Amino acid sequence: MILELRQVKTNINQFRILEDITFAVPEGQVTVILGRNGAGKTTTLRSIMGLAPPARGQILLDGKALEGLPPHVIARKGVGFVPEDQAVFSALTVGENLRLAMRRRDKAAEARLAFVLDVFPDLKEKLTRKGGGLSGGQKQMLAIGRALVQDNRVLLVDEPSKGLAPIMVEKLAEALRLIRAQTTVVLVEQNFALASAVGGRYVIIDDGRTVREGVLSELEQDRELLRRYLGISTGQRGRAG
Ligand SMILES: Nc1ncnc2c1ncn2[C@@H]1O[C@H](COP(=O)(O)OP(=O)(O)OP(=O)(O)O)[C@@H](O)[C@H]1O
Repeated sequence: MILELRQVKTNINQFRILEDITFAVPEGQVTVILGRNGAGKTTTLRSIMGLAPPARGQILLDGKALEGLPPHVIARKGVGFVPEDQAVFSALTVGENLRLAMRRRDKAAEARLAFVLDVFPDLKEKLTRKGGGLSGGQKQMLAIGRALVQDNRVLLVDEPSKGLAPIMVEKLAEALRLIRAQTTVVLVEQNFALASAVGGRYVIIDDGRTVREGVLSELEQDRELLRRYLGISTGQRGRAG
């Protein structure tokens, strides 16, 4: 397991947000975190990244403790975080955004940049366009692309499909299928169609606790679980909630 969370508890402003988050992430797959609004999915990613440091519990990358380290150190260890807000530099071009994300300018980094442009042809077409002029979906691609050129071992991606047109969600799914072969991905995603198109394993979070963990293809059969924790009723495979 490349990443493991054991009984993680996290408080924000005196409130206990995460009660007991425990799950393991196998290398080279997409692990999807599912759960209702407010369940604690974003806080889980922020806890891994050190942005919402856990009060108790363990977070292990390759068996070594991450908890207690500051975010920039966790980032340097190869954990990338793509938050929901599609943060890119508006005044810089797509190409500048990507190059700025490189930690080193070597052959390996150039190869990763080439990979990003293969994965996201939309970005390749718009290399000289300003970040601010991109659509929401393209900004999301650029934010993921920036994390990919950094040579991360684990990529934490928070609800990339939110607010995107179906065509962009399809493109994102295609890209994530290519990315997972190179980088382990932990994906928060309420769009079950996208989750099941790319995911290998799932973790369900409810009320700050992990309630289930397993193989995503099996989850589709478990209508009761889908209904109870994700609000998806029988036959419906669209957006949860
Ligand atoms: N800064 C904060 N202060 C107080 N409560 C917070 C803060 N941030 C998050 N929370 C609360 O923590 C809980 C979990 O939030 P979190 O964003 O992790 O949920 P989520 O599963 O990602 O939901 P969503 O899908 O709505 O983003 C929510 O009830 C939220 O209101």
